[in-house]
Amino acid sequence: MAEMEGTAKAGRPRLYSYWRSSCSHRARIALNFKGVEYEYKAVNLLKGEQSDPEFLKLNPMKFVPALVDDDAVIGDSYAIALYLEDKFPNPPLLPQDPKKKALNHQIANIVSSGIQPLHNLTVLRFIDQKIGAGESVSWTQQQIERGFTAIENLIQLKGCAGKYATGDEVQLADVFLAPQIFAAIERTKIDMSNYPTLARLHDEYMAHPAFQAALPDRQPDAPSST
Ligand SMILES: N[C@@H](CCC(=O)N[C@@H](CS)C(=O)NCC(=O)O)C(=O)O
Repeated sequence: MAEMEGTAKAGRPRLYSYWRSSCSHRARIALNFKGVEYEYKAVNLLKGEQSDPEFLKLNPMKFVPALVDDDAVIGDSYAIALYLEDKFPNPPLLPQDPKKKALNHQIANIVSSGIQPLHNLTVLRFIDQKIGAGESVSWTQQQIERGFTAIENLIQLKGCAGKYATGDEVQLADVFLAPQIFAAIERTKIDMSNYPTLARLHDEYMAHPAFQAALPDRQPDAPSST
């Protein structure tokens, strides 16, 4: 891992990220969407760099991402997104309307609390070691399918989708949905025909420049770019 000074160069935040991490992917989308230029610091999860004592000062949970912005150190993608929203209000990620705002938090939370933590690297390693080699694959599929069913139904029930998940503007829900859908398709090979709204949103995300620049294989630590 590259050196880890405590503070980022003034005016330019530093993102600690792993190319394949969906949580890092969220932070990259939020930064790109807000038009914030940032320095990329790779943390190799497969080499265990998230446990480096220096990195623990940035994220005591031993997780990526972490954002260092002057003397602000933020070790969670949700907190990073809200920090960016406060510091760079335009373009907004959260709507003014309380109901729509709550819906954005609900969808983002389903991803960040109800799907991703259940198939985190730590969890998958535990399942493969304690339950059986390869068992983590069907576990991951189940967790994603359960969450996607909930989000697909929720979006349809609320009738809120426009071009993006909660309307015609990119919002917080999209920042969380895009990496989860991308990973589900590319890595877990989820059949998206069961989730027509999410499948359509995926196409929109893949066409949006801020989302394109945040894609895993476009990152400096992606194997294809080294
Ligand atoms: N709630 C945290 C979760 C972060 C997280 O789970 N990061 C994963 C990558 S997506 C990680 O660093 N995993 C490393 C590990 O499990 O050892 C966030 O949203 O930032």
